[in-house]
Amino acid sequence: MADQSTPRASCEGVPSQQGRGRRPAEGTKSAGSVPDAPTAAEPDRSAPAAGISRRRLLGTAGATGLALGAVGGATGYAAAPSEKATPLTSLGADRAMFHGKHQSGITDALQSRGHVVAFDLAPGAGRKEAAALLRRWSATAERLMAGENAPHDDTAVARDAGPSSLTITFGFGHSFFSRTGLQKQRPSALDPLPAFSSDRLDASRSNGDLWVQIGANDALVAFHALRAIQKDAGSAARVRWQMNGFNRSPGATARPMTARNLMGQVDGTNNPKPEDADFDRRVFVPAKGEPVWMANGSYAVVRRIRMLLDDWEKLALPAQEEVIGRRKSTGAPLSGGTETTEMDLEKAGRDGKLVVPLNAHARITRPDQNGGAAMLRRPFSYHDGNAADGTPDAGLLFICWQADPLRGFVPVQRKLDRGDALSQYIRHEASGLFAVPGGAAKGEYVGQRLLEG
Ligand SMILES: C=CC1=C(C)c2cc3[nH]c(cc4nc(cc5[nH]c(cc1n2)c(C)c5CCC(=O)O)C(CCC(=O)O)=C4C)c(C)c3C=C
Ligand SMILES: [Fe+2]
Repeated sequence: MADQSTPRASCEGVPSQQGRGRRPAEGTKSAGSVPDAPTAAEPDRSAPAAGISRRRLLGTAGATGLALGAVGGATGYAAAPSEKATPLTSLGADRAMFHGKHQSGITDALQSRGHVVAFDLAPGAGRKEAAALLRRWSATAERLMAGENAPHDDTAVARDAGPSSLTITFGFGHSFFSRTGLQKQRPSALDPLPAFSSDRLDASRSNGDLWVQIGANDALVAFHALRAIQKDAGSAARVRWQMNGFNRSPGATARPMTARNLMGQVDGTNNPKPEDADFDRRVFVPAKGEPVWMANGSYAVVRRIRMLLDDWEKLALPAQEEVIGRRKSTGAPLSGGTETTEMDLEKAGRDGKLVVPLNAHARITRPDQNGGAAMLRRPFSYHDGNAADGTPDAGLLFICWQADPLRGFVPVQRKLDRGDALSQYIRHEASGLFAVPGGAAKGEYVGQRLLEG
C-alpha cells in the first residue's frame, strides 16, 4: 500500500491521480503572493468577507505565526507590514484537484480525518432539485479543495488553514434513481448487495439517495467542508446518516509506512497499485463503459464494521497473527520475509501444519482465491465512545472501490462470510453501495451527464 504517513505521501509515491495530478496550492505559501494581507495596523478579526479567498487570508495566518514566534506576544498580529509570512507546512499546502478524469478521494493517500455522510432527497424534490444540489456541491468542493472559502456564508472554521489534501467525493445510491425518474439510467452494478449471514445491519445507517465522502489532513478543514456540504443541501435533501473516521496523521512515523487499524494490524499492504497493469480495469469503469454517465467512475462499497476489541485484545499475539496470516509487528506474511514478500500459501511448519492457516483473512481475500476479484480498500477507523454494555463502539469504516461490485467486494465478502478467522472479532453493522461518477470537466458539475443527459 502506498505511504500513508507523511504529507509528502499526498503528492508523491502514492496512487497517482490518473491525469488529475496533485500539486501544492497556488499562492498559499507566503505573504509575497498575498500583497494585501492585513497588517498590525489593520488586524483582520472578522470572518472572511464574501469574495475574499481563504488563500488570500493564508498570508495573514503565516504572518500571525511569525509575530507570535518572534515576540511571544499575546495579540497574534503581524509584527510589521514588511515582514514575510511563514510558509504553510507542506501538510496544509497539499492540494487535491477537483477537476479531472476521476473524482478525488479514490486513489489519494489516506487522510487523517474523514466524514462519510448519506442524504435522502426531501419529499417533493426530484431531478431538477438534485441537479441544482450537485451544482452547488461541486462549486463548494472546487473552492474548498483549493483552500478558498465556501461560496456562501463561510463559517471561518478552516480559516488560516490550507487545502490540507481535502477531497470531497459524490455518489448516487440505488434509491436516487426512482426518486428522480431516472430508473433507466440506473446501472445494474447498483443492484442491492446480497445479504450475508454475518450481517447485523442497521437500515437507518445504511444506503441513502446521495453519498458524500470527505477526507482531509486537518480535522477543522474536514469539518468545515462537512458543514458547507450539509448547508448546501438546504431544503433539497436531508442527512440520513453520518459517520466520522480517522487515520494516522501524516508525519507521525519516522518513515512512510502502511496504515494500522484499531486491531493494531498493518492494513492495506496488498492493495492494488496504480502501476499494476490491471489497476484501472479493476477500480474504474472504462471511458467507453456503461452506462455512459459512469465513464471513468467507480463503485464504492461502504461497510461500518465494528471491531469486538475486548475479545480481540484477549487473544495472544500468535493467535492474532494466525487470524490474519501476517505478523502484527511488520505486516510480513507468516510464511516469512518482509511486508511486501509474496505469501507462500503452501509452506508448512515442523508440525506439518500450514503456517498461514486455511481460514486466515489475508489468505482467503486474495484475488487468486476469488476468481481474480479485487478492490481498492481506502478505509477510515472510527470510535464513537462506548456501547451500553461498556464495549468500545469502534472499528473500521471499510470503503472499497471497484469497477464492478460483483467482481470486487461481493465474491470476497461471500468467501469471508463462509469462514474467515476474523469474523468472530468483527460485526458488519451498516452497509451502502454508491455509484460514483467520473470527475467533472472544467465548467461541469459532478453527475451532470446523468442529470442533464
Ligand atoms: C470483503 C472485503 C473485505 C473486508 C470486509 C475486510 C475487512 C477487514 N480486513 C481487515 C484487516 C486486513 N485485511 C487485510 C487484507 C485484505 N482484506 C481484504 C478484503 C476485506 N477485508 C483484501 C482484498 C485484502 C488483501 C488480500 C491480498 O490480496 O493479499 C489485511 C492484510 C494486509 C493487507 O493486505 O492489507 C488486514 C490486516 C479488518 C480488520 C477488517 C474488518 C474490520
Ligand atoms: Fe481485510
